[in-house]
Amino acid sequence: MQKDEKKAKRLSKDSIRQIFKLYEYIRPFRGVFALGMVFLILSSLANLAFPMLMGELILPPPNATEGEVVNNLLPQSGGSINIDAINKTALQLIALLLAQALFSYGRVRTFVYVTENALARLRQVTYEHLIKLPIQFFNQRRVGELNSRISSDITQLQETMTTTLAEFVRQLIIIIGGVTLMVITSWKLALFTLAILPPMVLLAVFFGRFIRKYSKQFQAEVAESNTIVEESLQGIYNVKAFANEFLEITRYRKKTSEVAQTGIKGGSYRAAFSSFMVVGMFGAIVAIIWKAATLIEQGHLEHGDLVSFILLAGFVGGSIAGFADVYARVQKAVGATEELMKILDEETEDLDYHPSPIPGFKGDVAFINVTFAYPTRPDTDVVRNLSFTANSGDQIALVGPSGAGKSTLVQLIMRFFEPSNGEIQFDGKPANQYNLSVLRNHMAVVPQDVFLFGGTIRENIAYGKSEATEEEIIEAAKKANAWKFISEFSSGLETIVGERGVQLSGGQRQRIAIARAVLKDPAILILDEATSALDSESERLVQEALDKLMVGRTTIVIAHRLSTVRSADKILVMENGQIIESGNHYELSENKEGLYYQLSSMQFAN
Ligand SMILES: Nc1ncnc2c1ncn2[C@@H]1O[C@H](COP(=O)(O)OP(=O)(O)OP(=O)(O)O)[C@@H](O)[C@H]1O
Repeated sequence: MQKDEKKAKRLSKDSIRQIFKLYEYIRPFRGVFALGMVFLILSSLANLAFPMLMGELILPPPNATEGEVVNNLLPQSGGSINIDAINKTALQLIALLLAQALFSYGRVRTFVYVTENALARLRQVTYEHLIKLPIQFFNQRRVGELNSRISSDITQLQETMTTTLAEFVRQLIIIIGGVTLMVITSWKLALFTLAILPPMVLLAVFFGRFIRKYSKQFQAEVAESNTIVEESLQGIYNVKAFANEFLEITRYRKKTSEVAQTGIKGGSYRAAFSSFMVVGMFGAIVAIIWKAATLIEQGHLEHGDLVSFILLAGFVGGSIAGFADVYARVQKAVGATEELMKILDEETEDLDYHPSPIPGFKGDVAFINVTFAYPTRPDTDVVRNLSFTANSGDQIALVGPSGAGKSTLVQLIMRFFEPSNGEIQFDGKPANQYNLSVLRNHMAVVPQDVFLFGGTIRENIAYGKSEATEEEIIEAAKKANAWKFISEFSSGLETIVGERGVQLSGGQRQRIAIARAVLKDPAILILDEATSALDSESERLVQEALDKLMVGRTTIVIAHRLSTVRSADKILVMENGQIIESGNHYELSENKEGLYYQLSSMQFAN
């Protein structure tokens, strides 16, 4: 029991901490937010004045003449109606409604203003944070899931901040203010009413918690089903090539049915809850009226007050019923906030917004006894005690069987990961003494699977240097042997490449990636040669462009082609995360027992 209490306390403390973190985003607009709160409080108070005035309008106090004993009863029982009082009350009510309309307008306007601004900032901060996270983070998460964090979780907060929060405060004011007015009107009846209300509040809280569990599960399942759509559409070529449409359909069907089941279960609990509240509420009103009737009969309560009291009790009861719903929604928002905050709590890479190039950076690379295991598989060393040097201008070819660790080594050079042991140096200085953005700005990668963004050819080439001029872009395209095909397109540089570059051939995509690298003019060039065969003309154009690009830079090539390997200054033959042979093509070919000899006679044989 004690343990449970402790847990509940910690949970709520945590939730409050999360909400306070969100407040950071509202803070710049706190003036407007405070104004909104004032509007909200005023409109809630106006709401409370309504039943009081209505009571007076329906049953006005009788016209009292001097000396007459006023017994505030219905007109039939002796009193006469004070028409002036009625008119006055009616006018007050109209003024009250107008004021309330004004306050509500002000509240919605100000809250929407604050929310939209705060959420835009939250979206920006989340995305900025996300994109700066290390590769390791993305290896463990799916893109669809992250996407839904930014879209659905933030939308959830939007609803909370614009409507739920306002309702929460309004209901709170109505409950507190209403109860106070009830006590003032008739403390006996109020006491009786309060004996009925607290159990209902407790039940509401209990139910709210229970429903929260389902909301969380529901959200998680919706995110999973979105992931299926996103991944299968992104990988549509694979889906079709493997004729797996029906497999995906089944997967999606299963997931969405689960979502529906969870939704229905959660919905039925909510329905049961609402029904329960309705019975509780009307039951309470019947009990209160019964009690009031007895109080009137005993002369402790007047008719006019009864109307106000019943209306107040109705308002308070309604607010309590709605409170649980609001509570569940607040909990849902807290869930969404927790997920977002988890991302914001992840440590980002040390990046620089305006990295200034290191003057005279040569691009010497050295690995000194480097050992590395992926954080997801800490027990398996993928690179083991590996050392080599590549001096400025060297062409280093990495060869070795699949899984030997070639890509991993390249990722270590890019500092996507840090070695578990040993040191990587650039220009004789430990890698971690450089700012990551600065260092990566001196490198360029031409990957095996070229990724192009959905925009124009110009945008894709300029990705290597965003401030490049038209001349520079054309020059780079020419050096990459890409200008000819680009200028043959009717829209030239403005040609749209289609999502992920689908409207271009493999060889064309590669040459655009080369143009990008040319524009970046890196000291260190990393090439992952395409394994997929290009036709010989395309291959020649790509190779020629690469040969030109490599001149004067430290080049590390994951080599699949004989021509690259032959011309390399140094070949590192890798196996099981180690360099087992190194030397140039002729030196290594001498060793007829060696892995290189075997590989080159098999793999590189024409
Ligand atoms: N993100 C990762 N997390 C955990 N292990 C990984 C990860 N990437 C690769 N590995 C493992 O590291 C080892 C080396 O992989 P790597 O991709 O570096 O080999 P490679 O020589 O480039 O192979 P290939 O020629 O097939 O591309 C493999 O056993 C692989 O399963």
